[in-house]
Amino acid sequence: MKHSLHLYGTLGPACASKEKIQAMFLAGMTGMRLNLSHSNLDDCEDWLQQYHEVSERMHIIPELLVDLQGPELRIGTLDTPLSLSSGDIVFLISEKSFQEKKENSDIFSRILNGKDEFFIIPCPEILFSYFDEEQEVRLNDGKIVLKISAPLESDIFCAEVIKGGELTSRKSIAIKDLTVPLPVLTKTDKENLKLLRKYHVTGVMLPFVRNADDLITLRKELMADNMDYIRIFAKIESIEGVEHLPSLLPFCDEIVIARGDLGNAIPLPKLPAVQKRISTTCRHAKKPFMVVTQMLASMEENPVPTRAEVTDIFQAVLDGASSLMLTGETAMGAYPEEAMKILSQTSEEALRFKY
Ligand SMILES: Nc1ncnc2c1ncn2[C@@H]1O[C@H](COP(=O)(O)OP(=O)(O)O)[C@@H](O)[C@H]1O
Ligand SMILES: C=C(OP(=O)(O)O)C(=O)O
Repeated sequence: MKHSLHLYGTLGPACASKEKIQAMFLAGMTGMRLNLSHSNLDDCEDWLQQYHEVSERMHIIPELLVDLQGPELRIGTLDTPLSLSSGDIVFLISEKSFQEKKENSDIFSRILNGKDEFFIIPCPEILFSYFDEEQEVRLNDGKIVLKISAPLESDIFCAEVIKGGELTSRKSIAIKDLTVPLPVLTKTDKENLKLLRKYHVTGVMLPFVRNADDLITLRKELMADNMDYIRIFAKIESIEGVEHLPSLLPFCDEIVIARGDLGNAIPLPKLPAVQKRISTTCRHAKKPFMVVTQMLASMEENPVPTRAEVTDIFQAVLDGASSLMLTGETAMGAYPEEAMKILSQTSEEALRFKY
């Protein structure tokens, strides 16, 4: 009996060339994911054309997954990356009034007490009804943490950096322990869904799935355009998603254990147990599942993985994962081909050990 795995890379600036895509296919990649939180399908026409050209030349029928925006909040576009350090002052401004207010230094000087360095982050408007003093705000899957210190105006809040880091455009933003109610699909998601056939998309990933209705809404949208052949991947990345897992299984083709945001929703030491529990539920229900995020995070900067990373890949395969996916390692890392090679070789070893 042949056991095989689906191995995905994320398409991004670091691997968007014919040579890199070919090298990743040769390394064992079976498909790619495009994260539509960073660009639209039409913006990536050239990348996708290259992807399909390479796969055709290599006689590969490639999978192409798109990851929708869904009910996930992200910051807006920054002019330049921000280098945030503990103690820095940050102003969170509604995306709608960002252009107008960012130039008005009088607004900010009220709170700066002579300090002249501060940062401005454009945020989704809806968050301003939820922001409150003392709240913890997590950016980029919790890599950066802010604490809200004071409201300035209804659409401007001041915050202090608690945990610093480099912040670039369109990273995730979440308020600790607070769920903001959002529609399943954004307007942009609906526009992108209309283009799936044009770009030969084979699967759609829905972020932050909360209940079966979210999946039913997506399926109806696909069926309305005669695209019910497209596979639905349900990303589990919130406590609500974990709690509703059994009821989601009939309405999706594959479960995704999205450890980036899931690791934001629960204390990190509890993440491995939650991953194991989701894997077990899927295995018992014979539902394919994917493990994703930080599988080889150190390879964004280094050509060699850590021992812990290869062990994590190996364990995911032993647990029965049907798919593994790289994210930043291939989208923006320095070693996309090498990372795909390690993912493929380590998972092969795990399959050999298992069977
Ligand atoms: N389509 C894209 N266009 C530009 N940059 C991208 C794209 N996809 C990914 N990236 C970059 O690679 C990073 C890692 O990708 P991914 O894990 O999909 O994003 P995120 O963690 O923001 O959800 C992103 O934060 C972004 O900086
Ligand atoms: C893959 C994930 O989603 P995103 O890239 O949107 O953070 C994740 O949260 O693990």
